[in-house]
Amino acid sequence: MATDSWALAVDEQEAAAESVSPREETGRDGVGASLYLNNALFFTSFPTEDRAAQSLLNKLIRSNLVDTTNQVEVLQRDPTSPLYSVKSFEELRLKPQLLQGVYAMGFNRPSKIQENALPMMLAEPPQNLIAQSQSGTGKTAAFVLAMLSRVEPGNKYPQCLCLSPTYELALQTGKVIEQMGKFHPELSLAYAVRGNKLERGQKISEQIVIGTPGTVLDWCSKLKFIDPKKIKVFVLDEADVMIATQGHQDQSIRIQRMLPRDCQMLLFSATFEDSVWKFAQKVVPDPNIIKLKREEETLDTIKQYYVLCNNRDEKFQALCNIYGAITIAQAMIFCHTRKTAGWLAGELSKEGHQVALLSGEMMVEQRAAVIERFREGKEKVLVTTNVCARGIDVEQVSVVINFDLPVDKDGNPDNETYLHRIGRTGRFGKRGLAVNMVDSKHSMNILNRIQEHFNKKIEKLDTDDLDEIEKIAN
Ligand SMILES: Nc1ncnc2c1ncn2[C@@H]1O[C@H](COP(=O)(O)OP(=O)(O)OP(=O)(O)O)[C@@H](O)[C@H]1O
Repeated sequence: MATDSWALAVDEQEAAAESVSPREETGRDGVGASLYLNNALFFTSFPTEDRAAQSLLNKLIRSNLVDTTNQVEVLQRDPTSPLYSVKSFEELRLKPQLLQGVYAMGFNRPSKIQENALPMMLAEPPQNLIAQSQSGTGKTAAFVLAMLSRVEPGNKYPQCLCLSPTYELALQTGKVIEQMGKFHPELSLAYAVRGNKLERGQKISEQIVIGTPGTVLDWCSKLKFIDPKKIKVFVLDEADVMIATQGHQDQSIRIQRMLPRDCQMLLFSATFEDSVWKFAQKVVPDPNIIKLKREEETLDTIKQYYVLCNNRDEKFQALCNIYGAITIAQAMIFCHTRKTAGWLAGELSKEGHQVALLSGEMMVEQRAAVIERFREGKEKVLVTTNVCARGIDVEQVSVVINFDLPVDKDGNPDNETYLHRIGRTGRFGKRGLAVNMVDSKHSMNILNRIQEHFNKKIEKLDTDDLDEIEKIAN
């Protein structure tokens, strides 16, 4: 029976999601990681709008560097000192094992932000840095390289300290340290995260500590596992996510106050709103500043259509007609509610489509697994609610269907979400197709306002006319 096959598909998806195991590969090859945790902790459920969850999802599903044509903006603390930028990793005179680690990760040349940030971070005497660029542009790799360059493996105590907003994000960064430090067998890494219990009075011998602010603060002060006076590099990662969590800002500042004056302070953020900037100035004295603008999304390369319907069933029929007339490699379909998304996924599945459903109650790792399968082409249609997919880049999808138009909580058009759903950046300038389903006077009004906002015409499409649909594919 068709419903059974849908149920089966869901089971399969969930099984695939479950097979994503917590990242606890400790002590592989080089850097040994001391991680004393239980698996249950990994599968924490996030509120869907949580920035930390979004950030983690993007990290998990990203396979490549986000490249950009925008220029980096550099503000030097000492404007008279020469500004260095590098076009190759060799120019940085890294330790051979480290260079080997960089190349083993498949990095051929520094990313845009790394070109400027790396020489600054590796300069002598050490300089402080505040850097902002969108997620995926190579910030993590940059500060990991800086930490690994400065650490002295022979000294068996913590010398580099990195703060992350959550346990899961700390693990992700830890993985990068392990990979890049692979050819440094004498280096090791400790995770200062909840659940990682050490015996009182113990001192840590790992040279790099990565953790969340609360635990790191305890380890530095109350428990004295770390001597903060011996820290040479202090990294504050994902500052924007950090300050969104109650208490993290104060804890980070208290940790920073314990560090020696000549400790190098580095702060990274994907966004730079006022609050982040204020925080950054408190924790990073005399900083150099590097900013890389986000590539703007545009609707210029997108063909936009709308379809007039009377109700949900007609919208579904219109969708089937579109599928019947044109070949769609992969599509993303957005619904307003979880209920509609579930219903639609079921109906499409009955029609024989291979459907992936992103649902609000899924845990972040499960969501990542669903997106991963979709990206690999195992499913051809991804049905989701906006809350679920917010901030996730699945740029290669050429067809986007707004089964429901994006509205904010007051029912007004959500232009930003509309642009993010269907817009493309210069890099992915491929033509795309967006179809909006309109099922009431109210939604027609929303559509008109979106059209006015972007000053871009959204053409009407008659989905009962197969010839007309075929034309939109050309
Ligand atoms: N120079 C490089 N060449 C090729 N790939 C790179 C380079 N630097 C980083 N990468 C890869 O690009 C992806 C994004 O890098 P990274 O995680 O450092 O970015 P980020 O700005 O810290 O983003 P996020 O905060 O989301 O992690 C990763 O898969 C990383 O391995």
